[in-house]
Amino acid sequence: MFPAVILAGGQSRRMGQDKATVTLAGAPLLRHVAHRLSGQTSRLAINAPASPQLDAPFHHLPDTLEGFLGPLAGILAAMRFAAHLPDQPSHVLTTAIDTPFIPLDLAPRLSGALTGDTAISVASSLGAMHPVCGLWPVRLADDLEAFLHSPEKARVKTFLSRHNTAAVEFPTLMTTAGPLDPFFNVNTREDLELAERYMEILP
Ligand SMILES: Nc1nc2c(ncn2[C@@H]2O[C@H](COP(=O)(O)OP(=O)(O)OP(=O)(O)O)[C@@H](O)[C@H]2O)c(=O)[nH]1
Repeated sequence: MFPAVILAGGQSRRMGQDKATVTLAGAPLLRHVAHRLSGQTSRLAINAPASPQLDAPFHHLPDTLEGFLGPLAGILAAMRFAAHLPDQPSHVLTTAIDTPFIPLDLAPRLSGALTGDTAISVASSLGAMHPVCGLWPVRLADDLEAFLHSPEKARVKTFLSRHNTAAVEFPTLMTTAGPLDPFFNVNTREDLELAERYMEILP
């Protein structure tokens, strides 16, 4: 199993409130993501500017570069974190704090795609790639840091295009009211209301 880092380092402009403090069905968003990752990772950390105030503490990783440089800055912090772990994992899993329905087989299916020359494995659903949800080789940390200092720095897809990347398609979740995208994103208050309803129809 690989270590995992939940990315919560953005500005949450559309939500108007730090997503690390948003509650869904009575629990912090972070707890939903952590719950769905449990059993899939060797250890779990959260990437955010400040350590979230939660009842049980999470290992907290701030960005290693200054400023809001986008999700790749969090992915770099995740790679640097993994590089210092005693078991020296080859890859680190990242996922976003705002996807509370991520697949329960995310890590094994992403890792199954790491064959041959494939360096990075990212999730996809309904034909759309979710580039912040992926398995990243720890050895690419220096390359990613150099990329973050280049003019193209913010675009995850540009970084992916420079490396052999597999996109792993995940099926929709079956709910009592029909299919649900497992990568449904909670970006706005309206999304949060929808997510509350989805929580009720998940089997
Ligand atoms: N470390 C870090 N993570 C980021 C940054 N920007 C976005 N992310 C993370 O990337 C994922 C996708 O973020 P978005 O939804 O695009 O951005 P956001 O800042 O959360 O929200 P908006 O401000 O509404 O766009 C989330 O898990 C964010 O926490 C950043 O500058 N640094």
